[in-house]
Amino acid sequence: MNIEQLNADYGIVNKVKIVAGKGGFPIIEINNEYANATLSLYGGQILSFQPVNQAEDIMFLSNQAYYQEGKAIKGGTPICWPWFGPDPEDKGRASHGFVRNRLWTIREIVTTQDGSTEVVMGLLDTPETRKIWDYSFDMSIAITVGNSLTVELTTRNTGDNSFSITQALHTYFRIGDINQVQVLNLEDLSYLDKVDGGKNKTQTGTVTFDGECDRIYLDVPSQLIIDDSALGRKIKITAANSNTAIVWNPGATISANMADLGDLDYQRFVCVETANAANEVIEVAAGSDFNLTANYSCY
Ligand SMILES: O=P(O)(O)OC[C@H]1O[C@H](O)[C@H](O)[C@@H](O)[C@@H]1O
Repeated sequence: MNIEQLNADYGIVNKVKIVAGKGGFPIIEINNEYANATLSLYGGQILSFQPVNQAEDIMFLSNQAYYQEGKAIKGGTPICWPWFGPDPEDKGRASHGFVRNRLWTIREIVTTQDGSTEVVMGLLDTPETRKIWDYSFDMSIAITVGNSLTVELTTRNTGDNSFSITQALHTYFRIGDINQVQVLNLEDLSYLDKVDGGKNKTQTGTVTFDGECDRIYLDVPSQLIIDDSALGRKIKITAANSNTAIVWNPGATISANMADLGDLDYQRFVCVETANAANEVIEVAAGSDFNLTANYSCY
């Protein structure tokens, strides 16, 4: 992709610039009156979002992240699609699907009436994706950078047969200290504990962290809150068309063993993922759309 051409087509003076980022991947840099954000065409992925009144980014991005074809960028909001987690058909295909490691295209960048910036990126099936998953699709992600960040992931089935998907906005939220973080609004809900063989359990009290946590919460409310007392802020996640939420923190051992995470990174992020996962499988009929939406705000 030609960076100069992308700027000529989509740049907005003093607000939106496209630059060559790490690994040569095109990055959209947004600086408006509300926030600063960076988005990657590789993965169609948000990498950072910092409202102007926040001292720290809302997103966590690993310093050791890969910027390499075929690998996912660790941090921000990777998109898990058309499946969340391991290959549902056990065919040895990559975990979390294949769109987080493909180059998306820019479809539109505009300034909205209130001065927010809206970016739409898209991805179509190719002969290569058809070999992995034999359906035709048109994915788009609309990201609105304002006071808050809105993400709308749309799956359009452009083929003649219906298909089913699971998916997640696998967001890494920056926090001050994992030992002082609580996730609110999941109290008394059922979850599948992936650290304990997928057992179905019931949440007692707020979610706190003490070692590895990898859970799929079921029938979740539309609003979840990350209460981060070390940074003295709360992040509010408001979802639409999602009944499952994944809460993931690798803990010390996995963090140290993951090549694209620093040894102590587990202390500085928590993933709270807006998803359709586990038994929440979404059927997308031929010619129809499904919209998964999340809004992130901080107070
Ligand atoms: O390292 P990745 O493939 O990006 O996956 C990171 C994590 O994603 C999700 O939250 C899963 O529930 C975890 O089991 C997984 O370890």
